[in-house]
Amino acid sequence: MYQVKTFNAIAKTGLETFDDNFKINQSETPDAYLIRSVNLLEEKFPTSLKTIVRCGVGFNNVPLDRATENGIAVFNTPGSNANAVKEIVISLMIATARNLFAANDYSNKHTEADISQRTEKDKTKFNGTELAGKRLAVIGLGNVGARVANAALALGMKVIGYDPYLSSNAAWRIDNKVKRASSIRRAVKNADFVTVHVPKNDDTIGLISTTEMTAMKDDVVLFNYSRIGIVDNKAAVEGVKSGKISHYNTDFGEPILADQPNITITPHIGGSTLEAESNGAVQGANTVMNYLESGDTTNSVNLPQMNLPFEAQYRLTLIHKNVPNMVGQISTEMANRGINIENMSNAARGSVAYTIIDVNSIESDDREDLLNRLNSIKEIHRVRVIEHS
Ligand SMILES: NC(=O)C1=CN([C@@H]2O[C@H](COP(=O)(O)OP(=O)(O)OC[C@H]3O[C@@H](n4cnc5c(N)ncnc54)[C@H](O)[C@@H]3O)[C@@H](O)[C@H]2O)C=CC1
Ligand SMILES: O=C(O)C(=O)COP(=O)(O)O
Repeated sequence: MYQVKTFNAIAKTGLETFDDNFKINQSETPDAYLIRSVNLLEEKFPTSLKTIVRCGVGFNNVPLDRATENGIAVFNTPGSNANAVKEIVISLMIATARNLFAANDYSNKHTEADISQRTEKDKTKFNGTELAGKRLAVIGLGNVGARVANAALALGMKVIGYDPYLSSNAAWRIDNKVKRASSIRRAVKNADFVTVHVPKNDDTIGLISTTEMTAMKDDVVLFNYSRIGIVDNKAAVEGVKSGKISHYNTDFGEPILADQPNITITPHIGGSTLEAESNGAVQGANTVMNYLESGDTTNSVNLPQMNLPFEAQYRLTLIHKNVPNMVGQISTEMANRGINIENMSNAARGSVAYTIIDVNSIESDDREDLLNRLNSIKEIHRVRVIEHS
């Protein structure tokens, strides 16, 4: 039986997805972590741990290189919460354009019985604008960005996008009326609204800072529903104070942003809907089961993605360095023990490689001996033998 350890609230629908071969507990020797935003950057991983599955998208809370060196496959659940983020961003675009938060504050402050005369006079302070006809720049056109771009078009906006790494599959999801910008500066130049939907990594920290804000037109409305640090908050506060930015909406608070006019902060709830949490948890549970029971690495964020039909009796999976002669060494060790390979596949992703070998018979003595030998090869991070159920 496999042990699955959780750290955050994982939707019941996901926990119920596991079959009897999996036990959810706080075991000291888990086979899998099923997580959301828990920070694992300093976590010491138990040797039993074979996979970390992030229910959700951003995996900047997982030390990928260390996980790989420990032979741990890391996954996310792409797209599971994209609609939720789209809806919160669109709702805040409308709320900002119509001054809804300020209007609500006003109405809560003035609660005298005969309010109608006062509101009829004061309501002009909350005059808004409409989204139709306005320009939106979307930086990052993956699962969230594409949905935001398409929804904005449907609301009558003009949309321009910037994403130099867009996959061809992702490009199919984007309405062809979304214009393509060749740089962030060009994307944001004439935009009334700018929203950023990229992963947090070394290249995207400070992606939107003073230089990019200077390129924006006055009165722009800026969004960061990606991660803290992708928009430089210090620059954003200055932008709001100077009037360059008419409103800054973010899902990631920090002291510098608190209690400031024209800054709206939500507590990282972009993906917090029943539907998104359920999607992520169910997808996450299936990912844990698939990986542990078949070695399938679809949606892995640190290993090459491989999905081979498991038709033999046993499967060896090996996570190893991407260096010459690994496959040669592995198959030689198998041949030395008279083990016949039925099927074999190998793929690399940067400095790491993954090999799957299917065999129909393997004596238990040979199996022990083979595992010991393969585990002693320093370039191999982890070897597993999975028996077909
Ligand atoms: N606030 C919240 O609760 C949530 C936040 N997120 C954040 O939003 C991010 C995006 O989510 P998804 O769209 O689902 O991810 P995704 O992986 O589907 O799309 C990310 C897109 O960003 C693009 N990209 C990467 N680097 C870029 C750069 N330097 N410039 C322009 N584009 C770049 C990629 O090519 C890709 O198309 C996540 O990584 C996560 O950090 C995601 C879900 C919920
Ligand atoms: O999926 C993401 O990247 C998110 O930011 C959602 O985080 P959460 O699962 O709500 O802790």
